[in-house]
Amino acid sequence: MIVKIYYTVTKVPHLALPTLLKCAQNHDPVFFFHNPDTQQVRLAYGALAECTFEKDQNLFLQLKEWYEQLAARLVCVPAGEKRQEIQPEIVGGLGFTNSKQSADQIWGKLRNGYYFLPQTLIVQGKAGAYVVACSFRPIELKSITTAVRKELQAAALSDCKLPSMGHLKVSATDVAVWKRNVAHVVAQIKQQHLSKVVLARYLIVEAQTQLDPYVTLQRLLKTQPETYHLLLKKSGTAFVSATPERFAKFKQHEFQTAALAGTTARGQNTLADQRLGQLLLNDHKNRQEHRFVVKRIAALLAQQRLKLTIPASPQLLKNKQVQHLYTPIKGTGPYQLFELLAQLHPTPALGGLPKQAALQQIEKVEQRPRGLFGAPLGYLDFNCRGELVVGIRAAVLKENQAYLFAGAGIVAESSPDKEVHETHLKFQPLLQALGGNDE
Ligand SMILES: C=C(O[C@H]1C=CC=C(C(=O)O)[C@@H]1O)C(=O)O
Repeated sequence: MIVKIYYTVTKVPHLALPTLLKCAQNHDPVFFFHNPDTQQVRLAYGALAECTFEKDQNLFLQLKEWYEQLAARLVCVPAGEKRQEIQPEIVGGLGFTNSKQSADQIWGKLRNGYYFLPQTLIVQGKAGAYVVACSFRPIELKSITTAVRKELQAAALSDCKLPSMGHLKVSATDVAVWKRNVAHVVAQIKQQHLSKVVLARYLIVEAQTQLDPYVTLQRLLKTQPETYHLLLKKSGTAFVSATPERFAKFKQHEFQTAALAGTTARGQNTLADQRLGQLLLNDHKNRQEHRFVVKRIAALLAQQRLKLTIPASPQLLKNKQVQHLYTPIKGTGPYQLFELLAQLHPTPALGGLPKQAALQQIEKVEQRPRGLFGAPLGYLDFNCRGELVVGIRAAVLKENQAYLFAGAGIVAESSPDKEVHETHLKFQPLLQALGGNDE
């Protein structure tokens, strides 16, 4: 017998972001997603159903199977009040790669990714704030919504001040070893049929007290206003990201993605900043690194016979510490969502080119599994509308420890010193939000 899942949608008063985060604090699992362009925000908590990616099978296809089974079980209450815009969503993230080992020391149960159908989903945007409550028993929907309203009211009245930051001990994985790895990969690129490999570097941060993902996220909301803000927390492990990179935004007959690759610092003043931006736009190595990504994404979208809109040259996307080469890419027409996502991930902005050879290099050279670093995270409704971002400028927090991740695209012209500097800049958003100063 198929067990039905009932849901109801209720409008609630608009809330400040710190209030929403306060409301999430006593729940598990939790997902938070903020889009800086639309200012739309989602907070989801409590799992009615979970996808834990334990099978040794493509992660996107596992997600698709689970999603399709859920779709067949959803029933709107009251019947006939089905809103097209606001409805249940699945939320979470897929691992960078799949592994038979489903949990590890750093990532806990988030190792291969984790998606859930939330019992409570709050979506707040220009059209207002809504609670989507889900339950196996329609009779419970009213009490879930009432409990959410009460929690939101209590959170609005409580103190949302950020606590001061304690002392942090920051240890980098050996920089000399990482430089040797970059040099090794550059040599491989020159010798083999390999154009680009994105290598990640790690920092370990230790605090004297427990690190709070909600406080970290609130600081990121303040200090990185141009980026997405994301949290996925499950059983004491929290992934936090202030990523500038969209993986995909999609609806029926429209698929938007972007190439983000090629990086330089921000200048100390407007003139210096413009000069650095112009140098980046004209830099051969960075333009090549970027071109690989655009070409590969365009080829994959074209395979699905989508009609493409791609600007001829990249523009600059500026965050607080870095500026990037950025090309928005749009495809229109019918497409197979999960198949396309599976082909796209990881794009050469996080994996490399050719994909399989680059992934083999990454596995050989990097000592730790990437978990959710560089992985797609986001939400998806049951009309195939949703948005996924790439989990970069990110950290995983567990008790008083955090692991920070930063990667850089390595091509034949890369210099180890410059890549160390680039990853150093990419660590700063999370390092500062956690309260650390420098490496
Ligand atoms: C892998 C990361 O950045 C990617 C996104 C933008 C620019 C990149 C670059 O210039 O190498 C990377 O491809 C990271 O921030 O950890």
